[in-house]
Amino acid sequence: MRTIDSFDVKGRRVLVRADLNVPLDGGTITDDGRIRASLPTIQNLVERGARVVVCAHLGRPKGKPVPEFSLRPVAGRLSELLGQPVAFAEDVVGKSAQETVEGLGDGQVALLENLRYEAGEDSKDDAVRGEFAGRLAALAELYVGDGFGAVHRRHASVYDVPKILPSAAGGLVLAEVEVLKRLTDQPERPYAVVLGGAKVSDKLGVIANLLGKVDRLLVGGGMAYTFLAAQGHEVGGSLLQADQLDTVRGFLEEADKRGVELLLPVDVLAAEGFASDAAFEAVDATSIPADRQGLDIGPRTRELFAAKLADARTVFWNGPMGVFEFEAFSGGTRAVAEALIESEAYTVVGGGDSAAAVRGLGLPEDGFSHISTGGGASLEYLEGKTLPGLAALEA
Ligand SMILES: Nc1ncnc2c1ncn2[C@@H]1O[C@H](COP(=O)(O)OP(=O)(O)O)[C@@H](O)[C@H]1O
Ligand SMILES: O=C(OP(=O)(O)O)[C@H](O)COP(=O)(O)O
Repeated sequence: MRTIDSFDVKGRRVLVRADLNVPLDGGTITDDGRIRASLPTIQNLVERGARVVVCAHLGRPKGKPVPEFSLRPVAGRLSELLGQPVAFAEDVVGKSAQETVEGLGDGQVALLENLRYEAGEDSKDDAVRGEFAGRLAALAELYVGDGFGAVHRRHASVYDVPKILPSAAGGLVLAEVEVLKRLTDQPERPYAVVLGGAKVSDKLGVIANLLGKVDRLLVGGGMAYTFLAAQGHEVGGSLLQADQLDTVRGFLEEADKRGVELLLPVDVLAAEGFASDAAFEAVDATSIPADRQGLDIGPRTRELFAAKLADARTVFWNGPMGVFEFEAFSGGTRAVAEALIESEAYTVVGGGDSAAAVRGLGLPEDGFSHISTGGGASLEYLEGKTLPGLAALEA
């Protein structure tokens, strides 16, 4: 992949696709890890006199402006971290964006509003996406792909714009790929992958291919309940992908055939509601009351998972084991994190919320071999898939 050093950027408008999808509580950024990870590329371009136009998504506003998903708070934090103003455009490719970009001097930085306010960004229709990509590309002369967490998305800003403008990979993307290569090129075994989180439909898709690569697959978090339901158990109001039960049964059979240890929770914290102060109790995973929902793995599962990670030589973990944002349901995530910190394996944790959880729980970041900014992106890379945002930079 071409690097940004191969561009003469002085005085030129450079569009940087970053992943600034940070967790927010109201308008407050609760973890700025992805903003910090994006700094080196932006700083490099600033120092070399580029006019830097940063674009990114936040959440999933589905093609229209939704105020709670505005990138404005991110512009403020980016400005603090860079130590210079960041001009914020109120729209993505409209009048405000055009004026903001035109107003940039050499070494100055702008951030466009949330790309996903525009339906063209993630449209499945190539023509619709292409039209939007053309308008985005028109704001700049060069493109830098540095949003590693979004490189698995065939979106306009990730996949189509680099076909229009001269393009390069940013330092974050290059560094992330370097680490993940170590996991795909002959990982030391036993190789374990831990999956959790809430993006169940997205991440169930990676399991079929991972079963051919790993020795152990530990499933917790919101992912686990579709498996438990597939085995015929009641999961109450827990997160469930009801249309995937047959697929998941197929995974269970496939794991068995291949000799992959697929581990599910044996107990869960079953809560009366989705709230930080909801009453809860630890119950067997096979007997979740119909009026309860599983918000964390239980104590016996924590021990089981820790034991299965203790002698692994390579571990990739994506997705919290529970709703770690609520203290009462953060214990499972903490237990897995601590097991990885104690282990001597090559350990990679990936994903916006997983990385935020590690930091938010006060755990040492240097206890892991690598903390990746991408969850879904890393998983799809580990599957061996061609990622649209990387392929576009290679072309
Ligand atoms: N049992 C559960 N029920 C509902 N949500 C859950 C559960 N376990 C984890 N989560 C949620 O999953 C979210 C993170 O999922 P995801 O976005 O897939 O992870 P990442 O950003 O690390 O890739 C967190 O907000 C967490 O609260
Ligand atoms: O948060 C992200 O992915 P992750 O939760 O898998 O780490 C990325 O910003 C991609 O977001 P998306 O899953 O809404 O496309």
